[in-house]
Formats: sequence, structure tokens, C-alpha cells
Amino acid sequence: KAIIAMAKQSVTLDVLSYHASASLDDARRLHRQVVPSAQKFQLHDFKFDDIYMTQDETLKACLRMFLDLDFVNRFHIDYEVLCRWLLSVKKNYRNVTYHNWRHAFNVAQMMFAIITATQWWKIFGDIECLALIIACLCHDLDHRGTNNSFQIKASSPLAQLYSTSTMEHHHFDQCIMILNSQGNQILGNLSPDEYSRVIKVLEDAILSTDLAVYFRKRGAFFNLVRTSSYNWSREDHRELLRGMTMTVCDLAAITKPWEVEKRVAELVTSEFFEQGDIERKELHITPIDIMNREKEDQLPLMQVGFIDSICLPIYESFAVLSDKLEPLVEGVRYNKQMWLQMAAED
Ligand SMILES: CCCOc1ccc(S(=O)(=O)N2CCN(C)CC2)cc1-c1nc(CC)cc(=O)[nH]1
Ligand SMILES: [Zn+2]
Repeated sequence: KAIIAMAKQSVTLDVLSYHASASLDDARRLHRQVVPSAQKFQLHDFKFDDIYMTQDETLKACLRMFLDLDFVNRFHIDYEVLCRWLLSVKKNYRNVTYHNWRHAFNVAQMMFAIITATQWWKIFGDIECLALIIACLCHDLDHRGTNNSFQIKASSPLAQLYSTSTMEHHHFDQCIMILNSQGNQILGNLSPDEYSRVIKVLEDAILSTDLAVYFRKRGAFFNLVRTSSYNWSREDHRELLRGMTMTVCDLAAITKPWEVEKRVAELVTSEFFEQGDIERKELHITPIDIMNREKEDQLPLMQVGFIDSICLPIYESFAVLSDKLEPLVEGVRYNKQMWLQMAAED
């Protein structure tokens, strides 16, 4: 009986991963293309904006990040497998308003820009850098445009599986399913020790993108920075820095030039309101203010609250850690002023 159950389970996984995987010829097509430089794509730029890029160009930019971080050589990643894996990751983001492939791509670009500008790749080493870039690209996989509290309120199948960090556990699951899919195994040539290390760092990094986890851990991080008592050769200190860097990259739209931040905030607002509409219509509950269309005029002030309570503390702390990151906190301060002006106009 158990054997039959296991056989069924593995068949399901294969079927699931078959549909999740990108096609052979899509990968072959991408494989043949020339990959422009990081300079050409402006991948080292904290003001990076993907708006004028085609889907194909975002994939080539990811290839460029893997090449420039020397992952392909160091981990003997088969190039066609890397192309198929990137296509599969993109394919497993849904066409939702904000939490889509473009968000994941932007988070990965910010991680690339931070670890190269600060030279923190020397702190993390190649295994942890590989895990962080994969985590950024995969951290919101299969997002439905609804948050953790919605899963619980709707008692969705995901909430049945995971009662805490519901979405983040699902994103990690999806990430592992793709990494294990035929023709997508970019970690296939790592040693067993290297592989298990990447997976452990990957899980911790993806789970760190739950703001509840950020709130729980940020106090310890701020103390380390404030007292300069961090020791990056300590695994627990590096784990804190990796998790905080995931949050910094996940929220990085708040640091971008005003036109970019305003456009992204529009997408966040629309996705929040879409969730609010579902809560009203299907769950017959009144949505919280940020998801309530009737409270739209309060959004600029809510964004200021988001900046003060969630964003400024972490970006200020990162600017203390490395002066190379000062442009990020300067961007947040500028956007705060713009949101205050928007609030004053209402
Ligand atoms: C732009 C429309 C208003 O957007 C917000 C309004 C309020 C708050 S909040 O800090 O009060 N808080 C966060 C924790 N939630 C559980 C409850 C609500 C956050 C945002 C917001 N979040 C993101 C991350 C997805 C990006 C972004 O740009 N803005
Ligand atoms: Zn995200």
C-alpha cells in the first residue's frame, strides 16, 4: 500500500514538473542568443528599471548575472539547462498585477548590484551567493496575488499545508520542484555537501521574505550593526545578514527614482485592492484599509507609515554597514517626501 502511495506521489511530482518545465526548443532558442554585458543592461545600477526590457531580455540579463558571478564555471552548470531552468522559473510566475516574474527579476538584479557594489560576495562565498540569486528569482513563485492572512481567512489548500509563512513555504516548494525537474537541474553537478548547503541557505532566504520573519529578526540585526559586534565568519551572523538582504531586495522599489516607485506602488495598490474585492465578494468580510478601495485616499499616508516602520530602519542600517549602499536610503528618504506631498495634495 505504502509502495503504491509512493509511486503515485512520484508520478504526481513528475507530471507536475513536466507541466512546470519550459519546452525544449524555448531553451534551445535562448541558448543560441548572444548575451549582452552587465554594463549594457545596467545591472550594477541601483536605479535599474526593467520597464523597457522585453521578456527575452530579462532572461538574457539573468544569464549575464550567472556568467558574471562565475556560477556557470564554478558549479559546472550546463548552459542549456540554465536556459531551461530560467524559462521554467519565469513560466511558474502567474500573470498577477505585482507579484509576477518582473518583481522577482528586479529583486534578483538588486541582489546582484548589492553583493557586487559592497563586495559582500567575499563574505558570503560562492555557494551562499548562488543560493541568494536563486532565492531572489524563486522567492514569490506561483504567487496568487493574495497574502498569507488571506490564505488563512479563505482556509485555502496552502493554509492547510502551512499555518505560518504560508506563501513563502509554497514558493520554496515550487523552487525545489523546478530544481528537481528533468532538464532543469542546474545544481546537478554540485557535490552532495555543496547541494545540501545551497538548499539550506535557499530555504532560509525564501522564508526570510515573510515580513513577519523580518520583524522577528531585525532587532538582533540592528544591535549587531549599532554595536559593530558583527563577525561575518559566524554562521548565525551571516544568516541574519542574508535574510535582511533578502528583505532589502524584496522592498527595493521604495528606493528607486520617484517615477519607478510611483509606478510600482500603483501595481501593489491594484493587487491589494483585487484581494480586498475577493474578501468582500467571496469571504463576505470587510478588507483591511490597505486593501479597501473606499480608503484609497489614505494610501499616500499609509505608504509613509510603511516607509517609517518597515523600510527606513533596514535601509539606514545597511547604509551604516556599507557606504556603497547610501544611495538606497537616500532614495527612500526622497520618496517619503514625495508621498507626504501626495498626502498634502489630497
Ligand atoms: C502602495 C500601496 C500601499 O502600500 C502599503 C500600505 C501599507 C503598508 S504597511 O506597512 O502598513 N503594512 C505592511 C505589512 N502588511 C501586513 C500590512 C500593511 C505597506 C504597503 C506596501 N507594501 C509593500 C510590500 C508588498 C510595498 C509597498 O510599496 N507598499
Ligand atoms: Zn517579493
